[in-house]
Amino acid sequence: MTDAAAPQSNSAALYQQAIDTLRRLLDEARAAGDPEPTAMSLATVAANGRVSSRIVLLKGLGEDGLRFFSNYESAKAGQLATHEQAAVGFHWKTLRDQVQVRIEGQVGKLGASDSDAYFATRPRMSQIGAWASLQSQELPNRETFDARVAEIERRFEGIEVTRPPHWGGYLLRPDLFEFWYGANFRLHDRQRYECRIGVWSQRLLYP
Ligand SMILES: Cc1cc2nc3c(=O)[nH]c(=O)nc-3n(C[C@H](O)[C@H](O)[C@H](O)COP(=O)(O)O)c2cc1C
Repeated sequence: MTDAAAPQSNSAALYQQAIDTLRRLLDEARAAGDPEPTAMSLATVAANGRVSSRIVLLKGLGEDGLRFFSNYESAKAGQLATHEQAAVGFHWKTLRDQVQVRIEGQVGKLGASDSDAYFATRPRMSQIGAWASLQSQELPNRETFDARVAEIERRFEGIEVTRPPHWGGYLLRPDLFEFWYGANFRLHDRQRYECRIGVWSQRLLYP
């Protein structure tokens, strides 16, 4: 049921194992019929220490970490600009006996070319929405938003929708992974991978 352990001494191999495990679980969750396998809760911290969490979609998993996209003027963006530490959580209800993955790390903005490349793959109406939404700001009424959408549609009529400067990607560079595999009678299996002073280690935790 659990994934095989790597030699404790090999820090790079442990990190690779954690990334590979996440990638495999995402594939498995998709195959197990999860309607939104890449949905993850993202927790961020405000300047006053208040914590917020919301769902975002994982849009890329590379050797360097997890990529997601958002509005750079949103509440989460302000929090990430103040505290780059963040935590994400996945929960796949239809996978095995349920699986949870927790990841923590530092978040930074992706480069403009990475954001441009992803933006170009989005459906046109999502591109329009990225321009029209002042994400996290107060909206007086729905008509105001509809009018902004219509105005943006007119502005880009017949031409490609370019990426708004206030919209782009983030990269979460993990320093902690925890894989939680559900088991009968709450005798779950928890595997933690953690990077301390640049060295990855792996241990089990009581459930
Ligand atoms: C399934 C799902 C997927 C979402 N994906 C994203 C996403 O990829 N990026 C994003 O900015 N918001 C996404 N949202 C909306 C966020 O949950 C949130 O409402 C929005 O980003 C504003 O958050 P903030 O005010 O804390 O910045 C998603 C919501 C749901 C329910």
